[in-house]
Amino acid sequence: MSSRKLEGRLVVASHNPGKLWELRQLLSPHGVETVSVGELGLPEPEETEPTFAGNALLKARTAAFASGLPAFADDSGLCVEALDGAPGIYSARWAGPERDFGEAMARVERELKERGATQPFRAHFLCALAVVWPDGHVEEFEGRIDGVLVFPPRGTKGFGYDPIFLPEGLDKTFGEMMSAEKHAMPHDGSRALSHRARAFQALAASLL
Ligand SMILES: O=c1nc[nH]c2c1ncn2[C@H]1C[C@H](O)[C@@H](COP(=O)(O)OP(=O)(O)OP(=O)(O)O)O1
Ligand SMILES: [Mg+2]
Repeated sequence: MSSRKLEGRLVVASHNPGKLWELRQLLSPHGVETVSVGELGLPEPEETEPTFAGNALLKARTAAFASGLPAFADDSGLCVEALDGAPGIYSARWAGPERDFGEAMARVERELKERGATQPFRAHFLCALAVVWPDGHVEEFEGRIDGVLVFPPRGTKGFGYDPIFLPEGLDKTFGEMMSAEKHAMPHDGSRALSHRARAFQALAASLL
C-alpha cells in the first residue's frame, strides 16, 4: 500500500483519444477530476526511453512538472512472440504519423509471413502506468493480457490493434467487444480483462 493518495485534479498525460477515453472511463467511478494534456495545451514529448515503464514515467513527469498538478500516463503496446516482441514500445510508431492502424496491423501480418511464423500467433498487450506528483514522487503499475492474433482484423470497436487481438480463452477480439467488456473491472476481487484495466486495478488498490 502506498502512503500517497490521489486527490484533487489529475492531469491525464495522453494525446491518444482512444486511450484517453478508456483512462477516463476507468477513473470516473472514483470521482477523480481529470484534465488532459491536450486541454492544457501541453505538447507531446518524444518517447526516448527503451521500456514501457520508462516512457510512462517520462510522459507523466513532463506533464506534472509543466502543470504543477499530479499527472497520470500510460505507455502500452502489442508484443508479438514470433516477432521477438515487436512492435512493443514502437506500437504507435508502426502506425506512422497518420496513425494508420490498418497499415500497422497489415505490417504485423506481413512480418509474420516473412518469418514463416505458424499459428497460433501468440501475443500480449502490456500497459505501464505512472503517476508523478509535482514534488517528484512516483508510483508505477503494470498490466498484461495474453492472447493470439487473428487475420483479417475483426470488429470496429476500440482502437489501435484491437481488431487483431483475441484474448486468451475468449471468442471475441477486442475490436468486437463493447468497451465495458474490454475494461470489465470486477468488484469481487477477480481480475480485470485488458492490460490497461489490470494495471488500473493495481493502481486503484494502492492510490484510490
Ligand atoms: O488497448 C489497446 N488496444 C489496441 N491497441 C493498443 C492498446 N493499448 C495500446 N495499443 C497500441 C496502440 C497505441 O497507439 C500504442 C500505444 O503507444 P503509446 O505511446 O503508449 O500511446 P500513444 O502514442 O498512442 O499516445 P500517448 O503516448 O500520448 O499516450 O499501442
Ligand atoms: Mg505515445
